[in-house]
Amino acid sequence: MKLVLETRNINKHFYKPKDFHVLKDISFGIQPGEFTSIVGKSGCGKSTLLYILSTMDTEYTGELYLNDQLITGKSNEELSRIRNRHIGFVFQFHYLLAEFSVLENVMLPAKKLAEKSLKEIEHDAHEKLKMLHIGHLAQQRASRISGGEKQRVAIARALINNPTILMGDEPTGNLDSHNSENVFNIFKNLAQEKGLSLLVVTHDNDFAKRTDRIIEMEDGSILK
Ligand SMILES: Nc1ncnc2c1ncn2[C@@H]1O[C@H](COP(=O)(O)OP(=O)(O)OP(=O)(O)O)[C@@H](O)[C@H]1O
Repeated sequence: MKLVLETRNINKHFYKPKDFHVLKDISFGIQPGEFTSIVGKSGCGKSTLLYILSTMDTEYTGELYLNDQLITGKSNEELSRIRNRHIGFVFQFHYLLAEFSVLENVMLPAKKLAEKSLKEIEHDAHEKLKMLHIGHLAQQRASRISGGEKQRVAIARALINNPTILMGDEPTGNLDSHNSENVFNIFKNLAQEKGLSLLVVTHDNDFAKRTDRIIEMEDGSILK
């Protein structure tokens, strides 16, 4: 089956304050519709890896492919476009623009991509909000909604360009158990119903245990 994301022998060093081999021969593939979690002790290299997979860090050796396309070696301009087009990202903190409405926040990545008219983008944004059961919040200011709602808006924003993969760095790290459960169910549903691939770094074992696959890291390597 065609892989959505693939890494081949990714290695990374930090050279300051001294040489530190932080990622060691990382090779794995993600299939369409697969919901994967990355776990491991603090400092094992999870965030460093995710930063590379999301194309934001280009300082590594080895190869990264997205939809069979070699990403490694592309210019920053190309990477920015590929990222916006194919990768959705949800962080521990939502990073919404507080003074903008929920709807405007969700529309932003699509405006940046500029492949659709404003009217279409607005329509798509309403659809995503409805899908996440927060359609009624569209005109609210982002600063005026609860933490759980903000994270759902952040998910809607990550989905606006219909990415092939959604990546999360501790997306439930700042949420209570009820809202964490909500986010887990949204992700599970996106994988099962929409065939979206999800790759989530998490410290939450209950969350990880229920994903399709766990990638466990230790000292910069994947445990077999
Ligand atoms: N810019 C940097 N320069 C040098 N070392 C770094 C740098 N960034 C991270 N490190 C080190 O690389 C290692 C891996 O860090 P990383 O943040 O990827 O771990 P992690 O598994 O995501 O940890 P956590 O679960 O605590 O977020 C750690 O030992 C960290 O101190």
